[in-house]
Amino acid sequence: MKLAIGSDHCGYKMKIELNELLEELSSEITDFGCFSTDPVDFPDIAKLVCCEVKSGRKDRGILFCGTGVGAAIASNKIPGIRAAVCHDVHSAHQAVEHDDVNVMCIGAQIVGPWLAKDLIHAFVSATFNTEEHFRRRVRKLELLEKEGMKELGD
Ligand SMILES: O=C(CO)[C@H](O)[C@H](O)[C@H](O)COP(=O)(O)O
Repeated sequence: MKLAIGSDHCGYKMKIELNELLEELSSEITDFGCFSTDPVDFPDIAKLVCCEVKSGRKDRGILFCGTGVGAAIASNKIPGIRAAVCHDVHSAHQAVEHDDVNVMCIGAQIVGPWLAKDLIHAFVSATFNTEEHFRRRVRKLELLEKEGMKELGD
């Protein structure tokens, strides 16, 4: 699996700590920053990672920030990206299986490295379940992306 990874300053140390596992699980991996604990803004990194996934150059993305929340909010602004904060193993694989999540966000201030490793394993190993009801729901997510506000008159 081709992976795009990134972090802000709060997620930097965890990303580096998990580098060996990420390299092992990935056929091709690119780190889109940051590259130190100097403060950066998570939307800038999320944009780089998500553009790589959206373009198809990478299969999935993994982002680390303090809580995972900011990275997920930023990622979900990008059409074609379905991002989720995953802090339990069940969500990490079901997010892919049922919701075709393509970017997982981990909060380095919330989970430890051992759980983070399990989350990454679960996320990377999972595949989308193509049963019709799951595909229908993902199509509806895509519709929301395109037309979500129209019925509200915006
Ligand atoms: O979790 C985050 C956003 O959801 C960030 O990684 C930071 O933890 C948070 O925004 C705090 O930022 P600071 O620049 O370290 O004060």
